[in-house]
Amino acid sequence: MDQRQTAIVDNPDPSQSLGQISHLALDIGGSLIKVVYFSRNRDSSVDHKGESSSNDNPGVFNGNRKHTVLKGKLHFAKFETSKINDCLEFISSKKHHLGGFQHHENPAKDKKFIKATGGGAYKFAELFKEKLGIGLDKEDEMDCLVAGANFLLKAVPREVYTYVDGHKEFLQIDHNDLYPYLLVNIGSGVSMIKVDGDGKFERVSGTNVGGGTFWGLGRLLTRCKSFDELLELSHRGNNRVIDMLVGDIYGGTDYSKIGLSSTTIASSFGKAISDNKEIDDYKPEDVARSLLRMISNNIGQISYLNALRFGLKRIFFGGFFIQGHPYTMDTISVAVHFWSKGEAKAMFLRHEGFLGVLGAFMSYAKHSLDDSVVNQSMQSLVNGSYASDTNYNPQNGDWSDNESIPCSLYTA
Ligand SMILES: Nc1ncnc2c1ncn2[C@@H]1O[C@H](COP(=O)(O)OP(=O)(O)O)[C@@H](O)[C@H]1O
Ligand SMILES: CC(C)(COP(=O)(O)O)[C@@H](O)C(=O)NCCC(=O)O
Repeated sequence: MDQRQTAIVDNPDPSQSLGQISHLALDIGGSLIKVVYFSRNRDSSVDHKGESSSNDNPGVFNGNRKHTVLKGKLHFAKFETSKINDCLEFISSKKHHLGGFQHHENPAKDKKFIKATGGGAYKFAELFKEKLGIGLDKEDEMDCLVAGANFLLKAVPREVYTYVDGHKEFLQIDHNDLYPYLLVNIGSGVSMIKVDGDGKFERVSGTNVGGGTFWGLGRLLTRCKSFDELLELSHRGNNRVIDMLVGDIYGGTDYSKIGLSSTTIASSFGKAISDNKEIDDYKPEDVARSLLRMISNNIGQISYLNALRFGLKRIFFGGFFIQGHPYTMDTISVAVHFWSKGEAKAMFLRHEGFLGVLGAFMSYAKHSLDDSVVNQSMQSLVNGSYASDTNYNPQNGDWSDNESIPCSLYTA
């Protein structure tokens, strides 16, 4: 059975075409709530008698257990954490429309629980119970980030890319040569995790100067109303208006003895010391540009230093701060390249912001109500295909907002 054939064409109004939602997971972070849910194709249930293995789904079936294959799609959504009510409404609408998140065949097993990770799984647990009557089954944030990253790296084609000189270059990851690597998740704050295998990791560092800092400071300094507006501003700005460059200090020349060119930033925002200007005298786009550069550069440098600490050559960057934004990725890539003298590589993930929630979703397989078999959702997604998904544009490797992944879940 080729999983490619299971993909359905997305409908612009998903509520009109979704089959029953059987699993939904949340990652409630400091800035954003990420949602992943599985919708089953209307006529998708296939029962299999257990066999030791099958060519199509190697390692999926074992013993004499009977498994049900649920074919469908994974859908992604995000909400601002400050607008959690929108998220509650969204979940409520799905619950209402699709009859709740029940066990697909045995409603008696339904415990009305959703897998959830991130700090908000603790902070908002009561709210979910009160407003939706749903409990949050908490999964550790770091466990989920690593599980989500490993899943994407191993199972999803065209997931990883480098960003060099304005171009994305997609990389094929060799599953046998994946570990160890450094995972840098740039959310509100930044976590740096050394990953040695499935479930084998250590959070080695972090920094409080992250995506929340960029958005928070940027909002105060530019008065812009949305994160996207701030990014758009930074796109148009010129950081040299505010940043103090080596050339500004050295009379226009390089400081070549220590490897610094005249255009290297010597001091972010340093020109503001002597310009005798107030914040309103600077263009918001220039401020946004300097800020983005300062924070991206700093994260790139700390990441490299941690990679150096543990002799890691590969650094994967995730988190919604990146947003596939060219200037952010370019700054991080250049910082890693510069500090490592070309030894280490910055790599990015297409599903950058969904690592944690994918990990939470996969934990249904680990200890789910319906005894799904560990890794089977992952295995099925290994066999999943993007080829027939209309949202995917293979020309540039981008996804539309409405992206979904064709997949199958295996439940016992
Ligand atoms: N629409 C948005 N609203 C707010 N922040 C956004 C948005 N899109 C991207 N971001 C950036 O992403 C960061 C949050 O990333 P995320 O990985 O979701 O972390 P968290 O789990 O802490 O919410 C924000 O701090 C901000 O820098
Ligand atoms: C506390 C967090 C793990 C929460 O995750 P987030 O919501 O930012 O994705 C993260 O913000 C973080 O790692 N902050 C950096 C803290 C530090 O190491 O200094």
